[in-house]
Amino acid sequence: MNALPIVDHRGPGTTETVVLSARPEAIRLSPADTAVVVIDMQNAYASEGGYVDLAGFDIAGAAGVIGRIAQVLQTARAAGMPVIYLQNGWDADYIEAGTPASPNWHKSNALKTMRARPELAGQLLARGGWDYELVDALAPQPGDIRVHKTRYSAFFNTQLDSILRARGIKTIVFVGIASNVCVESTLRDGFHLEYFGVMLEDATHHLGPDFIQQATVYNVEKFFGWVSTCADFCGAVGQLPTKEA
Ligand SMILES: NC(=O)N/C=C\C(=O)O
Repeated sequence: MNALPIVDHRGPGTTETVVLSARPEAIRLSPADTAVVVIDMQNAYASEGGYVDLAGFDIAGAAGVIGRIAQVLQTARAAGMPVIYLQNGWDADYIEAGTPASPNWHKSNALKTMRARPELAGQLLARGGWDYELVDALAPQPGDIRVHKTRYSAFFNTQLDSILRARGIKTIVFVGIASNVCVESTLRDGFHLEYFGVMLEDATHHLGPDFIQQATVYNVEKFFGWVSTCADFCGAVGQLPTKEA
């Protein structure tokens, strides 16, 4: 019987590796060239009273995702994997959000919600405000990196690519919200920049009907990367020697 295929993209000399069970194939990971990217775990996307809650999306799944991401980050940090947080939003005057000449002005549900409810003006996704802040349970730890972004893809007009390249990162493990918007946009852009993207499906949550999560999982598995789970990630990466903080 043939052994299950394993995607092994590391160069010679990478010593510490583990095999992560994933679909459509298992994938070999090393803390030397793998980072965990946390997409937009801000009050806006994961807390009651935050932007997506106020805009009418169901955020019931966000609480479980926060707990699972916390376990993933603890495991990654112990193994010496960089943890990079993205935060989505704009300056307090919304200059970065764009004018009506930008599709973002028309498509951003945060901007639309504030236009429909002027009492919320200045509150949603504005740097310096509660909505923009990361949820308390996922507060960055010393050594973690924070990157601001103004559009859905974390690679667009940010330092993310150079931060990753400077650390020799080839594989990105994705967690965060929303699977079908900023997670998928970033994973897709990463694919085109030659990064291997792994999405931990139970550490992500979607905006919209449940079928949209399935669609993202299908897209990632079939076209853009690999899909795994928090338990498999923690089980595999947890076997690596613990690094000093
Ligand atoms: N973080 C996200 O996936 N954001 C999705 C929509 C938005 O920011 O309006």
